[in-house]
Amino acid sequence: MGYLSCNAESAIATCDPYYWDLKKKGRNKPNKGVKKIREFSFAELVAATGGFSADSFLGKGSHGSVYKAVLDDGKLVAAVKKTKLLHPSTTTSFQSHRNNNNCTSPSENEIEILSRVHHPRLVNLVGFCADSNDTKLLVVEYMPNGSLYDLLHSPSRSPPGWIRRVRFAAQIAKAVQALHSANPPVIHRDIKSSNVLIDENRNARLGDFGLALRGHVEDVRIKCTPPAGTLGYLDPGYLAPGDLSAKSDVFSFGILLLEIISGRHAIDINYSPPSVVDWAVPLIKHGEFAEICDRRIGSPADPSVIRQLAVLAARCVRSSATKRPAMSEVVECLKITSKKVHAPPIWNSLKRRVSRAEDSRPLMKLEVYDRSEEVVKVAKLGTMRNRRKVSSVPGAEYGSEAIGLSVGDRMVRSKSVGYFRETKVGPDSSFGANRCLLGRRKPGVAVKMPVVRLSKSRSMGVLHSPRLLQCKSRGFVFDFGGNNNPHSTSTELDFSKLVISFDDKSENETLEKPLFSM
Ligand SMILES: Nc1ncnc2c1ncn2[C@@H]1O[C@H](COP(=O)(O)OP(=O)(O)OP(=O)(O)O)[C@@H](O)[C@H]1O
Repeated sequence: MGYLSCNAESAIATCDPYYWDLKKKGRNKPNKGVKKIREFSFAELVAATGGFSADSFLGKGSHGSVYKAVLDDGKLVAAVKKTKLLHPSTTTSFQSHRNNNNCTSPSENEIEILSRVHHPRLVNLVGFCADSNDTKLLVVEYMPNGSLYDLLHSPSRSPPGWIRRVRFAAQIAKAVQALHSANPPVIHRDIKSSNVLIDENRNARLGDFGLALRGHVEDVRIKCTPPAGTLGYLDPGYLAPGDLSAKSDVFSFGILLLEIISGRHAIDINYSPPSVVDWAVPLIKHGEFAEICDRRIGSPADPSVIRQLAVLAARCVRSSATKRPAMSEVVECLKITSKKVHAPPIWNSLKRRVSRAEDSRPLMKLEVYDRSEEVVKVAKLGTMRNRRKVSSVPGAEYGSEAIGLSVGDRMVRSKSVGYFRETKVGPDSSFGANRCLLGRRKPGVAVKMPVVRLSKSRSMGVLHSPRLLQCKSRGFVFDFGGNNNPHSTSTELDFSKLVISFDDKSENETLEKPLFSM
């Protein structure tokens, strides 16, 4: 790589032949997915980081420091990685061979790799600075929500729930798959939780390509690059350059998956054995899946979720590289797990959430609104302290405090919310838009009871209700997105359109995808 001594255009040409080809052909707009790599001046980056001030300091890694940079009059926020340049004269033989025979520093390597691959699950390259003397400045996308390592291990944060954990695992798997399926493939070699950063939409992105290698395993430069990685995540079979394959990344991903499941570090002397593999794999082999779950959150509601995750992780960390799955298979497995974790028995999920939020308080209230948005019914649904299912709570608890049910008003407790039917009675009950609000009761709300019946469903598939059913609690929004026909008395609402979002930002488990596919 010789881009440091070149002008911007030739730098891009060196870094990204595809982009250069497009330029030569006179196409101004490169294809979608090919991002133009910008060249920044040193002065520009000094100004954008307040002179690499302490205020803009984001963190320090083994290769240098990272700063937040505000560029383009505030339109672009990026992260600048500042690395001391390793001059060939001062480079040790290990360093000169660290990534490949031509690159002398991890940031050069990172530019070389990232200028060729772009993916929404990667921390992508924005640009670089070529005119600094002894430092290399790399400009990458800014990730405002820290790293997965922080999320999993910081005692001051509430640990992520299973939905988020599975989503992160699936996103990282996709990122690694994208690297492995590039042509030529990219092997990351440093997959670990501190290299997974969380973007503004709370999605996981894989970053830090300082050790990555691009090429086919039989390429000379890969064959001549000494093994590298992070202790605890490093494939034990990767002892010599010739041992490297994409399956080394699969091993590191397996360690990361075990870390995500258990919330413990890859190597932790507080456990016996300290290695997460030696600790978890025997438990997985004996089917003791609950034992490896992060104790702070317990097992997932659906036991098949932890079974699938654990078995997948155990397969990824097999000592024989050839027996490990390819990343494409890992992605497929995690897709299936994602669907399962998104569709737990709905009350179980609800119970866990509300019990966390409300703990020993009276749990929730059901409010039904009429077309004029007036509350026409408020029903208290009992407490979660005893962790009983809604179905098992005696009916008396509904009205004991919050409402007085009049004769003719019926509120039949359901064993699940899979089926929700409203029966229309009297002129007041032709609702235009009904909502169920699960939350704390507003004082002084006048309640008038329509007939609402919750009855047990055989499946979670269909919800009978008026046009729109939206359940809110402190922490929940259920939106079934039904039609809004005021003349319809019974509308089938599709659970495939059900979106549950949790207002609690610390948990932030907004389900972006439909819960159930029908
Ligand atoms: N794109 C980014 N956006 C926001 N913060 C970042 C970004 N890249 C890195 N950081 C922060 O800077 C810190 C240092 O990152 P860096 O990638 O240099 O090292 P690391 O991955 O923590 O360690 P190592 O270099 O040993 O792998 C990290 O803790 C991370 O929180």
